[in-house]
Amino acid sequence: MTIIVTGGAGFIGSCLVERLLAEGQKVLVIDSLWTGSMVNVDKFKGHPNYRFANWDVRNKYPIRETPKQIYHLACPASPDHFGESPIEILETCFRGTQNSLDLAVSCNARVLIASTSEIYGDPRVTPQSEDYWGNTNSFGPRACYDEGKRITEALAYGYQQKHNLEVRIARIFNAYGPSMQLRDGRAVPNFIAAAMEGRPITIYGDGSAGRCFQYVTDCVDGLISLMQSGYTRPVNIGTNAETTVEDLARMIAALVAEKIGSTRKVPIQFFPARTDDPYRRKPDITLAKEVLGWQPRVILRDGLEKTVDWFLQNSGKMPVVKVIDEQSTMPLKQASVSVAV
Ligand SMILES: O=c1ccn([C@@H]2O[C@H](COP(=O)(O)OP(=O)(O)O[C@H]3OC[C@@H](O)[C@H](O)[C@H]3O)[C@@H](O)[C@H]2O)c(=O)[nH]1
Repeated sequence: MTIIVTGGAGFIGSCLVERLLAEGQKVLVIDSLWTGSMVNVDKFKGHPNYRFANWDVRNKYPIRETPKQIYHLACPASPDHFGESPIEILETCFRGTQNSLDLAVSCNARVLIASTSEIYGDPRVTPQSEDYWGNTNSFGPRACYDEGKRITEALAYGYQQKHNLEVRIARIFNAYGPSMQLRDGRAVPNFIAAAMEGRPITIYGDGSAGRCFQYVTDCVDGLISLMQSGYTRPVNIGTNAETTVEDLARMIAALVAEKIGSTRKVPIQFFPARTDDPYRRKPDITLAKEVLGWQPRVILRDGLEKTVDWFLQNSGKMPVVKVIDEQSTMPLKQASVSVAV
C-alpha cells in the first residue's frame, strides 16, 4: 500500500521520500512545486515505487488508490514567504490540511501532520515542552504561519475526536541540511550563500538570539518514529543543542572558507531584529525520547559541514527563488569574521 508525502519535493519531504523508498515503501509525492523543486526529486525518477503528482493541496486530490499513511508536509516554511503570500499560506494550512485529513478518513489511513516550533510564538519559557501553550501574535508578519500551523493542529484534533482518525503531530524545530534552496531565506542557507558568494552575512538583531538547528536526517528519523508510534498528541522533534545566530554565522563563514581555501575576512552586518522574530527557541525533547525512543544524533558542526559540501557541489543547479535586497537599509553595525585557516 502507498504512502503519500505531500510536500515531498521540498527540503524535508524529499529526504523523507528517499528514506521511505530505501525501506521498500511505495511512495506518491503530491507537490505543487511552490517552494519545492523537481531538482530534489529528479533522482527518484524511474524508481518502480515512486510516483509524482504536481498538485496543490488546497484542492482535493483525486485519489485512485488506498494509502496506508499520509505525511502532510506541504507548506512554505521560510519567514521570507510569510510576507509574500500570507493568504495562500493560511489557505494551505487550513484547506490543505483538511484535504489530507478528509483523504485519510476516506481511506482509513494514518496521517502525520508537520507542525512547527512556531506554534510557541516568541516563547516566555525555555525550553519549550509540549504542554506550553505559546505566545503568538495573531495580527503580525508571522501570523499566517504561526496561527496557520496552530489551526492545522486544531483541525487534526477535531478529526481525531469526530472521526476517530489516527493522527500524529510533529512540532518540527529549525531543520537544515542538503536540498534547502540557496535563496530559501532562512539563516543556514542565507549564511552559506553569502559566504560562498563573497557578500556580507546579514544578521537581524544583535546576534544573541538562540536557536537549536537539527540536521534533516535526524528530523526524518523522528517523523518516521512518530508515524510508527502509538502516540497521538503533539511531539517536539528537534535538538536541544542551542547556538546563537552570530555563532552560527561565524561557524558557517569559517567552514565555507576552509572548503574553498579562502583567507579573506567575511563581514557581518547587523540589521534591526524582525518584528515578532522569536528571541529564544529551544525544545524540551523528553517526550520524544520517552515515547519514540528517538533523539537527534548529528552535531551542528558535522551537519553544517555536510550542508556546505552539498551547497558547494549543487548550487549551480538550483533555481533562484528570491534574491534578498540587503542593500535597501543601512546596517546598524558591522563586524568581520577572520577565517584564516
Ligand atoms: O539572513 C538571515 C536569516 C535569519 N536570521 C535570523 O536567524 C534566526 C533563525 O531564522 P530562520 O529564518 O532560519 O528560522 P526561524 O527560527 O525564523 O524559523 C523559520 O524557519 C525554520 C522553520 O522551522 C520555521 O518554521 C520557520 O518559521 C532568526 O532570528 C532570524 O531573524 C538572520 O539573522 N539572517
